[in-house]
Amino acid sequence: MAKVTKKAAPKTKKAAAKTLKTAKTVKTVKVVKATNLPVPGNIPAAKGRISKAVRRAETAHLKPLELPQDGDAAVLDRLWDTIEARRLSGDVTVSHSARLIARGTPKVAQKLGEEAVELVIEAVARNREATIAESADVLYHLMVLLADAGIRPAEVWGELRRREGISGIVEKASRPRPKALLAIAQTSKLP
Ligand SMILES: N=c1c2ncn([C@@H]3O[C@H](COP(=O)(O)OP(=O)(O)OP(=O)(O)O)[C@@H](O)[C@H]3O)c2ncn1[C@@H]1O[C@H](COP(=O)(O)O)[C@@H](O)[C@H]1O
Repeated sequence: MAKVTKKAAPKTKKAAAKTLKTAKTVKTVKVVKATNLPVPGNIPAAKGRISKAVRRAETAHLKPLELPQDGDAAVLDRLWDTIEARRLSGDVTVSHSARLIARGTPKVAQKLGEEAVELVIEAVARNREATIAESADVLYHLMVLLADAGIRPAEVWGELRRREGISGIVEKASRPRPKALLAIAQTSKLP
């Protein structure tokens, strides 16, 4: 990796040209470094230069649409509180949440499934804005499902906190593997 050091201003034309050449090299190194995002240890980093098209796509992909004011997930807690209040009011004339819950748990679950499929479609199509909008739909319908199930978001956050720091691969490997069942199903994979 090239080392960048600060130098005094060049005194001659030749020295200035040399400095310019060095600056160009430094610029190239910086660009490569900026795109060389950290990857987990077991995944080899991409070799060689990353093309402009890839860099442009990556920049567009990482650019936030609009960051929320409070910048955290407290909005989900507030959303659940509102939905729960609507559920308790049962006023299906003014509340979409109350109307949806009144249609029963299978309908509530079905709506979440539909929104999830729409999210998947947009994500696969790499439609960034639509992926954000569909994510919001999924989260809203997840909160409706939780309210309908009598589950507070804090219980889900607690489960996420419990899992913090536990690698998914390690957790999966630690699960009991009923060998006979796997042999009958002719698979080595558990759902
Ligand atoms: N975030 C949302 C939200 N996202 C989506 N939706 C509504 O979800 C509905 C989805 O429309 P669809 O046609 O997919 O579903 P549908 O009307 O049930 O149609 P079918 O199942 O009959 O096909 C639309 O009416 C959307 O407006 C939402 N409705 C409410 N909220 C939030 O929930 C709060 C409470 O809303 P109400 O319960 O309506 O007071 C609001 O203040 C918002 O913060």
